[in-house]
Amino acid sequence: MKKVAIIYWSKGGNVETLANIISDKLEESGVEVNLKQVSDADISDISEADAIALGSPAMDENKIEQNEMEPFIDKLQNLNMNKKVVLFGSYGWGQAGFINEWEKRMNSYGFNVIGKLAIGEAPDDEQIEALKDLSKNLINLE
Ligand SMILES: Cc1cc2nc3c(=O)[nH]c(=O)nc-3n(C[C@H](O)[C@H](O)[C@H](O)COP(=O)(O)O)c2cc1C
Repeated sequence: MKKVAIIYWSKGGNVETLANIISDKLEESGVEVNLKQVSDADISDISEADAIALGSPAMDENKIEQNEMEPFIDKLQNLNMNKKVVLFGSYGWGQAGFINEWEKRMNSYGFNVIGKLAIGEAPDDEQIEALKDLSKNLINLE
């Protein structure tokens, strides 16, 4: 069975909603999901997974969350894990730029970012479908 780790940071619940949508979609497709807040996660969650999804809001002047998500992502440097990654996030007044920066960074760490989606606050129906499509790409389902 394929295993996907979904690691996220969320305070207000918007990113958590996105994480749960991805988790539900993968589970209904028969994938083993390891869903964790980043404060409970460590590198083994990443190394044990076949593919990963990472989620953060835009915080601190349009960056990924800086106190917990940033140090976790920093630890992924130099691991050279060529795993498929989906990035997802939510922003308030900024734009989706933080996720483009995050994508460049993950690719420079050797990961293979196959999709990303940043949503203004909470998702609408169309964005929920787009997120489900991204999730399927993580495990190559039809
Ligand atoms: C302390 C704080 C800082 C924030 N900084 C930004 C920011 O720099 N740019 C932005 O677009 N949104 C910013 N936001 C808005 C959040 O990205 C947005 O509300 C997001 O949906 C929060 O995700 P969550 O509900 O999962 O915590 C900030 C929100 C908070 C509470």
